[in-house]
Amino acid sequence: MRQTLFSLRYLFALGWRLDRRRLLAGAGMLLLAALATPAVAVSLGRLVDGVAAGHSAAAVRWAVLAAVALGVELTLDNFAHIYYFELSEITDEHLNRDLIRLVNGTSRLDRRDDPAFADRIDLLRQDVLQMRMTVQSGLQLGAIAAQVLFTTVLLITLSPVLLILPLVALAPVFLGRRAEQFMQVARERQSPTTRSIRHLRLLTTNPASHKEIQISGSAGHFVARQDGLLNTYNSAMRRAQARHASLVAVGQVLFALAYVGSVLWVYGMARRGEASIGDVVLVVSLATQVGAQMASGLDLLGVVHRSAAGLRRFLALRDETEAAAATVPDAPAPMTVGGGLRLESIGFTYPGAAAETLHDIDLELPAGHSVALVGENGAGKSTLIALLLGLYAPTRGRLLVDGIDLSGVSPQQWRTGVAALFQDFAKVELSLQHSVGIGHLPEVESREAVLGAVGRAGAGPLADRIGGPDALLGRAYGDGPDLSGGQWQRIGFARTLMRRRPLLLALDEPASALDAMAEQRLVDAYQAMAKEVAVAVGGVTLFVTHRLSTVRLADLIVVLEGGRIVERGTHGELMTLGGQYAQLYAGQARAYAD
Ligand SMILES: Nc1ncnc2c1ncn2[C@@H]1O[C@H](COP(=O)(O)OP(=O)(O)OP(=O)(O)O)[C@@H](O)[C@H]1O
Repeated sequence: MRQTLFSLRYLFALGWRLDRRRLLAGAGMLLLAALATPAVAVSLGRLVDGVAAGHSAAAVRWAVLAAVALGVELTLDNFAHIYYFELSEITDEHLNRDLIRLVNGTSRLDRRDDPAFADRIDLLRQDVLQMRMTVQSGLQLGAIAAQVLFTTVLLITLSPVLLILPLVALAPVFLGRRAEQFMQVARERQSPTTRSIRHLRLLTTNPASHKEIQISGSAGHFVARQDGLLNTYNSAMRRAQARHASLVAVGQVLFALAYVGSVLWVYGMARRGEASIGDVVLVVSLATQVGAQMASGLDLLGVVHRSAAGLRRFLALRDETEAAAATVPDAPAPMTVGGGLRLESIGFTYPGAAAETLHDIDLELPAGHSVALVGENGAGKSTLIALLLGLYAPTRGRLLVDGIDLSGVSPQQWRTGVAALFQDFAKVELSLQHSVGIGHLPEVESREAVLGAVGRAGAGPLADRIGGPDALLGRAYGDGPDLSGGQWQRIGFARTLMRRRPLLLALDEPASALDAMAEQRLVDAYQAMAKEVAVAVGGVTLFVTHRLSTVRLADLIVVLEGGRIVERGTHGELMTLGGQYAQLYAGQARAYAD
């Protein structure tokens, strides 16, 4: 109960902060409408008494009052809805903004890779929808409480015994709350299943998957998988629903008994001459109203209770994010690399993973060097790059820049000094200007900077063809051209090149979608950039590729296997060594010669 009250207080305070005019108008109208409902019952009772006693004037007066009360109830309820609906919209926007901030609030990716964290976020997205309803439900609940209070006073005035009616009406409320807890626990337990269902829905309705699903004819397979998950979800929720319904039914049966008892009691009073026929009508009307009030109060309390659980999760995430932000190191990042980067006994385990991905990495990356990372799929190349970029913190060992341990340096600041093109680069569907420009926000509006980066990335002819920097890319915002995979990769490369002086430039499989000519241009651009940053800031450049012909010129080649470094050296040294690199290189060279 404390949590529910806290949730109401919190969300009302939020509503007050966001738009007090709408909050007050909605609450005032709802309250008046709520008091008008028992007033209708009183007027009807007195109307019947007037008719029974043959007092036409009194009967007409009460009939008019009943009509006015009914009119007030219906009209104000309707207008109040407009106010609290708009307030809910504003609250929803506010909470969603907060959620985006919280999800992206940590400085590293660790949390976002954790499946348990993904479940929490999934649940929170639904929670926000619930919380938006809380302001509205809380107002309605308040109005119902006032209504019940007014009704109770009217009943007690007739006979204190009738207090039984509102008292027993509390039974469905308390049992309903208990029942809601079952549902809440079931929902939380099922969140991995709902996440999987959502993933499947996204996968099967995403245009990128259509071709593969068509070719493989796997639509039926996905539907069957989804059905399986839905069955699991539905049967768990059905069980919880059955317990929920049984508890609620017990409460409702108790109330039905109290209802019948109250009507019989006032009927007895009327027979003894202690009450009028109008009083019987009044009690029947009030008892019916109490039933309806309790039923809607129960529903509303369910909403408020669910949102209280949601708010608890929301605030827990906020506290964690703030605590994490408070422990984020804030030492300034170096502006240049004098000596180089050094990895000392680095180990790394992904959040939620059972085993370590990188083991005992000891590596020296001298300033100004170009380094190629080579290894089979899953060897750990992208993971190593993510660590160097400060996207993850090593779980063991130290990462030093000119002797400064990066664990003490602000990751955000370090990342402003690096540039990267990821294997799964983003297809940023904005104008070409912004799609490229966001690579270096201070110059996002600069034509010169964007066109320069586009030119260096070898995407000049592409930019001309699609209509220059203002041309929209993709179809998210307009009718822009749908680019090929290689063309998107070139745009991504241009975005990377927006940063002219990175201390670390990392390209992870940057040519995977490029044709041979474009790949050669990319390698040329990379080498030019590597030389430029080496001279300007001592920047280290990293290149990951499976095409070994492009790594020959690297100053250092590092071969990874199973998360460990197995070989390192120049192309010549590794060929002389005759190890894994030499075999791979010879194998690829043979394949090309054939
Ligand atoms: N977010 C993640 N959570 C858990 N494990 C991960 C995650 N990302 C990668 N891994 C695991 O880490 C290992 C190394 O992956 P990584 O992407 O670094 O390899 P890679 O050498 O870049 O491979 P590829 O050549 O295929 O790109 C793999 O076994 C992979 O399954």
